[in-house]
Amino acid sequence: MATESASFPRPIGTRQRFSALLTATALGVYLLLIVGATTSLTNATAACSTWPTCHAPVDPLSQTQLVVAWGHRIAAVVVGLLVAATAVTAVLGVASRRVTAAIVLGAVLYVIQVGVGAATALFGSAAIVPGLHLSLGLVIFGTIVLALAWDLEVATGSDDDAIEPEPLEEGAVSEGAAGGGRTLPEGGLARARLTAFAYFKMMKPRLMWLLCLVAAAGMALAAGPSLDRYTILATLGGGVLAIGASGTFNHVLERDVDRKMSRTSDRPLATDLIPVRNALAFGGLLTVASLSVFLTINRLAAALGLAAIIFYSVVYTLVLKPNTVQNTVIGGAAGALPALIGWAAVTNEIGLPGLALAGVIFLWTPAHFYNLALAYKDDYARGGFPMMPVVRGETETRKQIIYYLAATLVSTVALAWITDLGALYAATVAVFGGIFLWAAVRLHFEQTEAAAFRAFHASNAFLGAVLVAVLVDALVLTGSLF
Ligand code: HEM
Ligand SMILES: CC(C)=CCC/C(C)=C/CC/C(C)=C/COP(=O)(O)OP(=O)(O)O
Repeated sequence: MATESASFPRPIGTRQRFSALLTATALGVYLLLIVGATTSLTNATAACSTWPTCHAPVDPLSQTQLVVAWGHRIAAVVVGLLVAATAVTAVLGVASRRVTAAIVLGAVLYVIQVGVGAATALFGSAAIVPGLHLSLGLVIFGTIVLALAWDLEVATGSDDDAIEPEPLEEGAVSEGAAGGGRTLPEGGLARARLTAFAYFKMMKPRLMWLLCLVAAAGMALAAGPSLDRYTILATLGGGVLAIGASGTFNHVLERDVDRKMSRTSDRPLATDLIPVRNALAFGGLLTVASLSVFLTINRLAAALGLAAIIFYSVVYTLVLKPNTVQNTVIGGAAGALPALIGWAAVTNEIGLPGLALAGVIFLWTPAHFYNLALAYKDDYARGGFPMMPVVRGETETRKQIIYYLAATLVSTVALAWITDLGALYAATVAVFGGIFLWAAVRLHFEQTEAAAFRAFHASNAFLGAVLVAVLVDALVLTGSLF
């Protein structure tokens, strides 16, 4: 894959400074989108109907709306200056041609956006095309993020970092892999403890907290403060059992290839600690238990639970993962299903807010996993998996992380728009989105395993914090501005 790096040399200090300016501009536009959405959701424009300035309304209840509206206008001025500074710097020759073109387009649209904003304030949003201001804001964010991704590619990329995945050979075990059997300790208690821990590990417990938060957020959006304790317990219980079942099937189906990868070579089935038959029985038992629990809530939740188990164990593990570079993107649907399960557990239907939450998880998944795929690139190549950094190279993978991260940020704005989330949610996505973007940009310049893990942890912290904000907003703060 060709980059423009050869034809566009730039001293390293200038590169980093321009990329930093562009990152700040992208973050600023994102922040403005969030503040803008909050302004609209809180009907703050009503308290501030002159332009460019407005004054304190007589009604003291409108004071907070005034603060929000003023916050939006001040942020618009500051971000406008950032966009202008980025455009001027790019035009002066610091950036490549397509990066400059994207930024200039963003700057021109920004000027138009100021006009649309003024019209909205003076004549009310009904007087212009509904949603125009928000849509234009999203397009501006898109142009700046594209410019950022392309600029980082030019500044930090190289052309030849893809490798051939090793062909899958039945029974081949790599050096250092622990396959070939592990002996259990003699003592009865020690043996039982090791076996129990091995079964526990097959359930992939490290993923559970975040997937449970996803389902909990789905329930909270559907029910608000009236969410009852049984629905919470049964949904999370059924969810944990479903994740355990699919994790177990995943261990069974990947046991041969797990032996070839150093990250997975000590898994209970790769080391023959647990016989395949027992693991299958355990997975089957967990599936039945999970569906039985879901059925006590409603049939739709149970059907979605079964779909998640089948999708992750069969469609992702058997079909997508070994065969297509888009395995992570399409496979993200499995992780997004708990959002719909949570929503369906409360409403017995599939609704738009549940779908919007699922959309956030779906878009977040590549930005989450591609960091690990970078860190374990050689391992995945040894396993014969066509993961993004193996097949398309590290430069392309880092660029795609920025694309999916930006799409995730946009989806969090859409979720707020659809579900009426408040200022706490807005502040959380802005802060943790900023940290996530900063980690992804640093990954471009550092290109180390530590930088990849930093971005991976930032992705988990981002989703965790956003989901907690959704929970607090929907369960505790409903109806209040915050
Ligand atoms: C195609 C989709 C996904 C892939 C390929 C993927 C891959 C991975 C891998 C390989 C690990 C390391 C596991 C380990 O070493 O034990 C991991 C960790 C993790 N994943 Fe994902 N993941 C995906 C989707 C998700 C989703 C949807 C969630 C939750 C919403 C999630 C949450 C987590 C968490 C919480 C960890 C553990 C982090 C830690 O140990 O600090 N993942 N993921
Ligand atoms: C409710 C329910 C059943 C949800 C299941 C969805 C689920 C477990 C989604 C997470 C997907 C995931 C963690 C894949 C791990 O990758 P991998 O399997 O490629 O990782 P590995 O290389 O560690 O095996």
